[in-house]
Amino acid sequence: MLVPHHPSMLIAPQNTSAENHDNMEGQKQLHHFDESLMPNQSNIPSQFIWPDHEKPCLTPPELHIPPIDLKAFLSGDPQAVSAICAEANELSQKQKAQRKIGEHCGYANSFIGRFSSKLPWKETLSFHYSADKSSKSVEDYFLNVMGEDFRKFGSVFQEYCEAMSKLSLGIMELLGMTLGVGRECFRDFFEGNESVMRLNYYPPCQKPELALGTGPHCDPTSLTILHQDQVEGLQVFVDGRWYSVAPKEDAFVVNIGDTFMALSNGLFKSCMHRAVVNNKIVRKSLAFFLCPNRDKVVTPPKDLISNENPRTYPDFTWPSLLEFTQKHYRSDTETLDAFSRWLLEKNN
Ligand SMILES: C=C1C[C@]23C[C@H]1CC[C@H]2[C@]1(C)CCC[C@@](C)(C(=O)O)[C@H]1[C@@H]3C(=O)O
Ligand SMILES: O=C(O)CCC(=O)C(=O)O
Ligand SMILES: [Fe+2]
Repeated sequence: MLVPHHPSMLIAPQNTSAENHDNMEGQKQLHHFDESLMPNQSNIPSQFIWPDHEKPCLTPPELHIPPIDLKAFLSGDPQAVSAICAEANELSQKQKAQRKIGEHCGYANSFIGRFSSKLPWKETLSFHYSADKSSKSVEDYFLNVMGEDFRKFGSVFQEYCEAMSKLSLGIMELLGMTLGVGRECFRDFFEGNESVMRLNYYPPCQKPELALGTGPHCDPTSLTILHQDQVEGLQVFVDGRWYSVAPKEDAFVVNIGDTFMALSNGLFKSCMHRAVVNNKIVRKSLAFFLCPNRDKVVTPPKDLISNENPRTYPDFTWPSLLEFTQKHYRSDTETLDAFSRWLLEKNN
């Protein structure tokens, strides 16, 4: 199901770059934050409380999105994959995959040590997927990092990511046809994708009206295929207001990210969204982030550039945008504009 893009989603920045910069911690050591204490606290630590203008509305209207049946592309079963998520919840196991400063893969909780305020109320596990047929990067990651006990987990996620990659390429064919640049144009661009898979785990929060599971942002990646479990939480910003995107058991939410917005020369808009939490039940989501491989230069097809629609963003590679989001700028709703300025300053 495609979340429709509306130009109005590109709205006034939530963070000025100065505020964003303040929000990024320096190269401090990671402080372990014992999330097991969290659900029992009546108040929550101040670092998790968001400013008034970003506090969530917990009862927004639902956005009715027309589901698009893409059964022919699906081969993995997200329900089985989502059920396995609960197994990986032992603290000791998490520490094996502890995410290191500056890296975007591994296990992260609360993001203490990475950001100084507006901490997301979640734990995440992120890992690479390589579409290179000779690679089983996901299986290898779990076996090498998490050990033999996670062999099954790794093979299920390897299969899931392969299905997501295949689905993504099918969607890229649809997008190429929609923009009139042909079925192969974007499909070829993402054929050898080097993507990111992320498991989001949102513990119950005693003050859900003050916190956010994931703050307002546009994904800096190209395309996101999101599977929500049956707990509401995803919200999207459309025509000046927030709407909930209700979970649908047999469907994914698919949204455009910043990199594809640049690739389409701004004709498709990356979608502003966030995830709210609740005070009763754990919420989980699986996000597959499609990314071009490191050698691809993100530059729009010539047919998408005209006097009426001149170049919107400079050429860049995904690794440079990824580094920007990991070391210099916390992804928000202005990431691509801030990145463009950063690139121009760096090159002048
Ligand atoms: C490349 C990525 C960076 C983030 C994970 C993927 C795509 C989405 C990005 C993110 C979720 C956007 C909101 C802020 C963020 C810090 C988060 O809440 O996790 C972002 C991820 C990240 O930088 O780790
Ligand atoms: O958990 C969700 O519903 C959304 C998470 C998200 O936006 C992300 O991980 O980029
Ligand atoms: Fe997102």
